Amino acid sequence: MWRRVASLSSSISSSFLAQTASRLNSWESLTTGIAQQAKGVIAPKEKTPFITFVLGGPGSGKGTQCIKIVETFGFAHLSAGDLLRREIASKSADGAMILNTIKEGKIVPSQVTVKLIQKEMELSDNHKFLIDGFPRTEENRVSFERIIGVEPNVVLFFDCPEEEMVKRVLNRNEGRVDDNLETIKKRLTVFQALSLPVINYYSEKGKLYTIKAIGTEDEIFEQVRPIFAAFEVCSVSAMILSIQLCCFFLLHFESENLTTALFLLNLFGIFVMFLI
Ligand SMILES: Nc1ncnc2c1ncn2[C@@H]1O[C@H](COP(=O)(O)OP(=O)(O)O)[C@@H](O)[C@H]1O
Ligand SMILES: Nc1ccn([C@@H]2O[C@H](COP(=O)(O)OP(=O)(O)O)[C@@H](O)[C@H]2O)c(=O)n1
Ligand SMILES: [Mg+2]
Repeated sequence: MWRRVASLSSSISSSFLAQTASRLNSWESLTTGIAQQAKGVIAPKEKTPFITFVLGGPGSGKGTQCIKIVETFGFAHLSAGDLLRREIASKSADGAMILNTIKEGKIVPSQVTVKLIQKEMELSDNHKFLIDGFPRTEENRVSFERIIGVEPNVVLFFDCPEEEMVKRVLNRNEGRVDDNLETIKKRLTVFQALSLPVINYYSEKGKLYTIKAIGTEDEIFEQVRPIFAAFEVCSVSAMILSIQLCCFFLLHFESENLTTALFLLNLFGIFVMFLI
């Protein structure tokens, strides 16, 4: 169901109303998710998904920051690299091909990765997703939009100097087949050639939040926190405003003209959302 809701909203995204509706959806889906999580209620699939893509070079700290975002804002963390490594471990039909691709620092065919992400999204009770290490190419991006039918609400880019990324990857110590100097050099070339255009694409769309990924993990998270906090504040303010207006209209029209009152309220709500 959320797929239908999302594709409907993306098909009208060029209009003023669609932009406003998309903001409404983003805020609404972010806040209700937080409220429901606090109550321990499972979010129904009908909710519009709130999607964050987490991009950056190898070793820029994507996975590390995702853990902090999950702890603070209650997202489901889907790491494309982890899903691919799980395929290798499960010895699935694509396992050998994925292993060779990762060893070479190349990009696995988009259809394979998107299907794995899609499966995880469908299995999840959450509707707020952090998709880590994806999309890494234009082909990844287009494939996600075609198969999943949604665009991201937020795109984070962890911007880190190459020297620092190399140092971190070589110290990662997770036994990964690609954490060696030879593969990392290839991965950095792939990042420059194929991933930077995706980052530029989202920058032009006004969805990109660039984080300076140097400093301690906590210092970096202090740049990330306000991004999601702002979405929360917007939605909470809008909710309070709506309740206040509702009371005002109900009193003013003494419930006789409830339909008109609610119509006016909705119009005003949309106007306020656009201003915010
Ligand atoms: N701010 C930081 N300073 C130093 N080391 C870090 C920092 N953030 C992450 N690391 C370490 O760098 C390595 C790569 O981080 P990771 O989150 O796996 O990056 P990515 O997912 O972008 O490849 C890990 O060993 C991690 O513990
Ligand atoms: N969208 C993606 C993500 C990862 N991958 C593969 O998986 C490898 C490891 O990805 P990762 O996200 O775990 O790597 P880090 O940036 O976390 O070091 C990449 O170098 C690619 O070979 C891919 O092909 N397509
Ligand atoms: Mg990672």
